Amino acid sequence: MAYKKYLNKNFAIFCGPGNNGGDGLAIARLLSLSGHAVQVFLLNSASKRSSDFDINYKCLKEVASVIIDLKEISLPSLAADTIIIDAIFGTGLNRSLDGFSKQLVEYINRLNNKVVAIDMPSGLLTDLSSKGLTAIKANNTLTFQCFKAAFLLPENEEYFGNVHILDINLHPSYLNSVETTFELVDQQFISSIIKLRKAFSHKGNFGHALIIAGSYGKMGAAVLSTKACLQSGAGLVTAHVPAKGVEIMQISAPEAMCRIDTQSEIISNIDYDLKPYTSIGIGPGIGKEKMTTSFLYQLLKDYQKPMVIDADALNILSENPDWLSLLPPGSILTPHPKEYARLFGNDMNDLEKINTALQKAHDLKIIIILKGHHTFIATPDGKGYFNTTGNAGMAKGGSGDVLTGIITGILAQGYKPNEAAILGVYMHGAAGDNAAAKYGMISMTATDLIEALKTPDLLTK
Ligand SMILES: NC(=O)C1=CN([C@@H]2O[C@H](COP(=O)(O)OP(=O)(O)OC[C@H]3O[C@@H](n4cnc5c(N)ncnc54)[C@H](OP(=O)(O)O)[C@@H]3O)[C@@H](O)[C@H]2O)[C@@H](O)CC1
Ligand SMILES: Nc1ncnc2c1ncn2[C@@H]1O[C@H](COP(=O)(O)OP(=O)(O)O)[C@@H](O)[C@H]1O
Ligand SMILES: [K+]
Repeated sequence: MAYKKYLNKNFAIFCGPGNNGGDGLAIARLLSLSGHAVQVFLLNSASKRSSDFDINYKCLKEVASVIIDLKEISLPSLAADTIIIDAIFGTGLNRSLDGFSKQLVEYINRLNNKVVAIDMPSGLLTDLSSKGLTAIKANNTLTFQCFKAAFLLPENEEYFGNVHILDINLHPSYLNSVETTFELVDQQFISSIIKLRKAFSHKGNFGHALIIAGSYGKMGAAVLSTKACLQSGAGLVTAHVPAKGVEIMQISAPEAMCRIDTQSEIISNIDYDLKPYTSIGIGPGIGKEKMTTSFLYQLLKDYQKPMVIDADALNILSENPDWLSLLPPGSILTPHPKEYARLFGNDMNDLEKINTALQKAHDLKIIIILKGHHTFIATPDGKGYFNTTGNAGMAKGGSGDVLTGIITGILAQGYKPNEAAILGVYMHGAAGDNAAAKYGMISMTATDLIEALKTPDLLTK
């Protein structure tokens, strides 16, 4: 286990007056009993102490430990190899730190000692944004029972370090009774939505996806999304591309059929029946030429089934926000942070972004995928899902095009839009993790993501 390296060290345990402090006192007792040198520092111990704190304080007193009441003037000096345990505040913190507690946290952050936070780094708020606040910068956080949403937000990255979830045996009926807006998408969750391919099935059972993508100089985006779509289980895939892009597409993805635009370099028009297609993905590499923009408007007006909207299709939407109301219900938007800002506004902290996505998903009856580390999926029914797969090796051009192809391919097979979004994001990240394991995060490319989709246990490990 990662924290085995902390055995046989000296510990300085900082405890607040609540239950988090109580946890710190219990840790102090256990470490003392196992022969470690432990110093305990109490903060505000004269104020309202929780009963957990009192019980653990009494137990600790029976074990030989140094317990020091911290006063505002005396911040302790610690040996460089002492491990600091932060049990000052946990989930009960309901406002930003000030006064001595803020000073103490700033002091700990200035030290070079390793810090282990208990449940939450002190100062981090559970349900509110912590942007710009003072909080412990931990190397490791040992959190109880489940991930806290605060650990999934980019703006909190510098605080929690490596997060370890400790099972404290909370009763399943209690856990089930806790209402939560957010779900974590892990392998177990995915296994509840994945459909097995029946032995007697044929290609007609897995739908026909249409990818509308590419322009002169950006055929790569079209190829990446089409190839990813082919590897997401769809029965048939057609790519609608500008005339000049047909050869590129046919050579790169011979399994896909092509529809050829009347324009040579851009997408401008669809003059065939869209009924045979069971899903449409539009946007990668299409640019924002006038004809392409008008075409998107027409498509939004005419087409009634859910679509996957990405890249330039999103940028066109952000320049014509009235068109958002034309999106067919169940459509899936896949913005990266910049595209999201263009669509729904800048200057939001991470929680505001998430809440706005949930609100817009509800109002427009669509799914919004906020891409990033722990991609967030906002659904029309008010629930939000954080993905657990993926890595920084995916932070490269083309990764998003692959995601569009995957989700379009899954949607084509008859999955509900919510499921297609969740499953697609998970698969994409899982492929990213496989690619990173094979090629490393630095050198892996979007093409390697597609290659890595071809892993038998992609969705079961
Ligand atoms: N199932 C569970 O939940 C389990 C929970 N467990 C543990 O309990 C922890 C939660 O404990 P908790 O509720 O006692 O709150 P905690 O984080 O110790 O802090 C509360 C104290 O902080 C104070 N305070 C608040 N803001 C402040 C400020 N800015 N500056 C100064 N003070 C401030 C607040 O004072 P007040 O707001 O009342 O003035 C109160 O005194 C949780 O993280 C985990 O470790 C596990 O042991 C078992 C399972
Ligand atoms: N640090 C990261 N951790 C996990 N996934 C990431 C990370 N960085 C990027 N990704 C994923 O890679 C994809 C990048 O998409 P995007 O920026 O649209 O790429 P492009 O437009 O170049 O195709 C997203 O799905 C995103 O979630
Ligand atoms: K803490």
